[in-house]
Amino acid sequence: MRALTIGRYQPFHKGHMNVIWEISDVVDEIVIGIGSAQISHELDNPFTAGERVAMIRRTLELNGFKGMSYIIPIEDIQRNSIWTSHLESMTPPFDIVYSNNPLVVRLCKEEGYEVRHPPLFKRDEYSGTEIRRRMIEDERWTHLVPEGTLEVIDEVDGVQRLKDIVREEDSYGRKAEL
Ligand SMILES: Nc1ncnc2c1ncn2[C@@H]1O[C@H](COP(=O)(O)OP(=O)(O)OP(=O)(O)O)[C@@H](O)[C@H]1O
Ligand SMILES: NC(=O)c1ccc[n+]([C@@H]2O[C@H](COP(=O)(O)O)[C@@H](O)[C@H]2O)c1
Repeated sequence: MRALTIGRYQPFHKGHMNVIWEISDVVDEIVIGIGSAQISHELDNPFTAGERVAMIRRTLELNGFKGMSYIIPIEDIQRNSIWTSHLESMTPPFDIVYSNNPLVVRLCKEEGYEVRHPPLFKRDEYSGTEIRRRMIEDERWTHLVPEGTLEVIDEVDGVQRLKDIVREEDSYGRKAEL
């Protein structure tokens, strides 16, 4: 059986990692969709699709992931009604979907997929929004992401990028909402 899970992974954190390990215990193969692949260099979406692929690939390798995985960037499209077909056109066929995103759940169910809800781990800390906030505010965050993610963020100077985005937004008079 092959499962699909999708997230923006901005960045990939330990909550995401736990989910992938749990899913791989019950399915043969896992497709990891990287959502909003076209977006980067924004406050809520600082990392490119390629950087997010690298975070996940490296994390799986460094942690000795034994399962079969496909990491596939998925761009957004303007029409929700055909998004599932768009997703299918980019991925190997999958049997079930793991997501807690209400729109993903609805659209996949409407196409007849079984949707399972992965458990949330330490959601107060394992959260992309919280990790980005801590990066910007110079609070501790490195313990919230796996080593592979940390390496990629360091390589691309991700924290500085995020701080620059905040500063640039401020200088244009827009409010940087965290
Ligand atoms: N702490 C967590 N434990 C388990 N799964 C999580 C956790 N946080 C997010 N997820 C799962 O990841 C998917 C969403 O990915 P996403 O990259 O949006 O994570 P996020 O932490 O919610 O990020 P953001 O705060 O940027 O929206 C959802 O299906 C959600 O169930
Ligand atoms: N019409 C669309 O393009 C469409 C519909 C549903 C979900 N998505 C994407 O799926 C991803 C879901 O991940 P999150 O749970 O991290 O939001 C997001 O990137 C979201 O943009 C896109």
